[in-house]
Amino acid sequence: MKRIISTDDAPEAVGAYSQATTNGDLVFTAGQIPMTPDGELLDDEDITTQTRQSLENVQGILEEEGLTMEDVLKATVFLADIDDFEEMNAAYKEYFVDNPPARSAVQAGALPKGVGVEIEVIASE
Ligand SMILES: C=C(N)C(=O)O
Repeated sequence: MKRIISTDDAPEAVGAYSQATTNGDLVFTAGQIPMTPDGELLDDEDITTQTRQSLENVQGILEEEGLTMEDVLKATVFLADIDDFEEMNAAYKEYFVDNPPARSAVQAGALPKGVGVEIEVIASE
């Protein structure tokens, strides 16, 4: 059965989607953009800052379900510009130190709100 996950520790959806969903086993987060939980968009910040905020949002959602970043099975990173890969990767590693999840990283043509990075994950206890 699908259940909607909602938390104040990540920004509200900027469109017609939920912050995350679960079937009671797997947790699927929406793509998290660099927006603070109180709605400040960090689109003008560098990719390090944008990546950290996106992952802070992921972390906030997971914590709502009693999960941690160690429970992430798969991550997908969307970059507006693949030339930002190394900078994104360095910040990303701060959040996934040991046994990182599987990951795909791709360049998207453009991202919502003009941000440089968007990150979604699938996690399970
Ligand atoms: C920001 C998003 N995750 C969206 O628009 O789907």
